[in-house]
Amino acid sequence: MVESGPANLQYVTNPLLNKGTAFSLREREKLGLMGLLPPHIETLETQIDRVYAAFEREETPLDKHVYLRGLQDDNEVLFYALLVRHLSEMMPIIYTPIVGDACKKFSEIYDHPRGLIISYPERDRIDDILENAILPSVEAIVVTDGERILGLGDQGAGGMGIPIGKLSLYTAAGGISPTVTLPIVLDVGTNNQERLKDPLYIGWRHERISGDDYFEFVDLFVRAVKRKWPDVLLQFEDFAQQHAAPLLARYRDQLCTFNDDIQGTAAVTAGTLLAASNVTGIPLKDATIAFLGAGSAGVGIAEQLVQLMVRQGLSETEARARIYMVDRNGLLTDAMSDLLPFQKQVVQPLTKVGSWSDGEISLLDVIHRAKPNILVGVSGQAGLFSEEVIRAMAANTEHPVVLPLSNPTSRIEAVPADIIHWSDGHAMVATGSPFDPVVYNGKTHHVAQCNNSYIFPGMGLGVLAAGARRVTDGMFMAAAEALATLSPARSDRTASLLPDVGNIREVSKAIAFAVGQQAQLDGVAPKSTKDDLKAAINAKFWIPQYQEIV
Ligand SMILES: NC(=O)c1ccc[n+]([C@@H]2O[C@H](COP(=O)([O-])OP(=O)(O)OC[C@H]3O[C@@H](n4cnc5c(N)ncnc54)[C@H](O)[C@@H]3O)[C@@H](O)[C@H]2O)c1
Ligand SMILES: O=C(O)C[C@H](O)C(=O)O
Ligand SMILES: [Mg+2]
Repeated sequence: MVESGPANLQYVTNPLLNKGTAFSLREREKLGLMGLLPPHIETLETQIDRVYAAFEREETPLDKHVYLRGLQDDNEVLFYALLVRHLSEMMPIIYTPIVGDACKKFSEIYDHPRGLIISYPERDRIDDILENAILPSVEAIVVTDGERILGLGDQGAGGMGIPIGKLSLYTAAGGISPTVTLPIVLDVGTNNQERLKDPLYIGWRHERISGDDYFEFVDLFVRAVKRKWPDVLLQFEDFAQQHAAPLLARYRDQLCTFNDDIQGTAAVTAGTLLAASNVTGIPLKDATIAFLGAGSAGVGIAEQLVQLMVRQGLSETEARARIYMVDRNGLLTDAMSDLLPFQKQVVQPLTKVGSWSDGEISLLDVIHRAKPNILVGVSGQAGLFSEEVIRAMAANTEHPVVLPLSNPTSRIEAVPADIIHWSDGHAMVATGSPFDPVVYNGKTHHVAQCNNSYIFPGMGLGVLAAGARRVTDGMFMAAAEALATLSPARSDRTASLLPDVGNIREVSKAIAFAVGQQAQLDGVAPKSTKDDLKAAINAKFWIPQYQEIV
């Protein structure tokens, strides 16, 4: 991020130092900036007005994304000040869904280095590469290997858009200073032929490495990270399902790490469903839940719901009996021989469900026979919550709760307007990507964005402020429960199940507090009083404003 040249230049080329027209006269004189900047000295407020007008002039959402990313690479305080001021409007641009387009077109729109790209051929030099991260210290890393970018599949090195977007929310929503956040791509090749054929593709032009070579490479990376930043928080993001769960199992006791698609998604969904059960009056232990998609997200959510039902009094067996996971080959049963290890706990006994169909048991079979009142979509496939599925569900329950969580918008299982129409206005809906409210029969239904963005910024803040050494399941449960208590929905089924995105900074602080307390209870963070924990969170919470440099 710092460019070479005379020392004074860094103040206008390093986005962590640059203040542009807001450098004071004294700073301009001391830092050697006279003449480099126009004479009129501006406030951050005036600068925000200018960049907001420029943002508005950009025509397409991707153009707006490119503009904001450019601003981020130019002046981070200004970027975050703008973002915080217009969070609801800009979150969909820097994050889901538009970040999906940005990943697909990453090579085309590539402009500036940000973060680290660690390519497989450079595997013997990872320590040197980490030294090149030009940040005073690194406290939070988001890493991807680009293989399962949202529901868009393998984007190779273009997956870098995701760690950048996630870390932008660490700062804008979680108050973590951009001076300590580092996005990383592990570039192990790509099997995306379009990318490989693209003369502009920025990644390693090679098919993905796999098997032992893959796991050894990730191991080299994690060991290097532990050497360089032993206390860092390492978030794994958008890994394919054959890697996500094994990597989490391997590293969760070695360093402070979590997998956002498994654990963050589970917590936001558990929080949303706890909020929904306050409205429906049906406690989770009495719910029946069907999933479409038994991958990282689906099974992660299912396992957290099992834990929640057990807390509400069920045995684990009773809880598991209430969960139906439908994947490509139909309902997961104990007779299936090709399941991945992490899927084997979320099966139904064939003795119970075998008579439901002559062949594979479809989602519709499950809806007819199990009569779920909750339906979760994490398949990455558009349109699979058909009218027939939603009508069948609504026929069996007065209070259908439908969560089509696949991202980006193009991959959603059904759009909220359709679900609300097909259920005659009865369904409560929350989606992974943002949606406008739906008006049906004169009533406005607000659609919560059930996205792990409600969890990971607060998790990060809580971990760093509390000094946690590990991330426990209990901390995700605490995050889910804290989120549910902030839900604006009480008895009104048309209210949003989650707080407004515009309030996400306060949500993150509340989650950080719950997470920090739980970390202490779980023995992974030093004990402190509640007041001290609150004070630590507030002290950690970075506000985008200029500091006097001289
Ligand atoms: N809202 C959120 O916060 C959030 C969080 C994580 C993931 N997601 C979304 O969920 C989706 C899945 O993510 P993941 O990490 O679980 O991916 P994954 O690849 O691990 O799992 C997807 C699963 O869906 C299954 N599937 C594919 N086609 C299917 C079909 N026709 N019928 C039934 N199942 C089918 C696959 O076999 C796979 O098991 C993605 O679109 C992702 O964007 C959303
Ligand atoms: O990135 C998101 O919007 C949520 C989630 O992590 C996903 O992979 O879809
Ligand atoms: Mg993800």
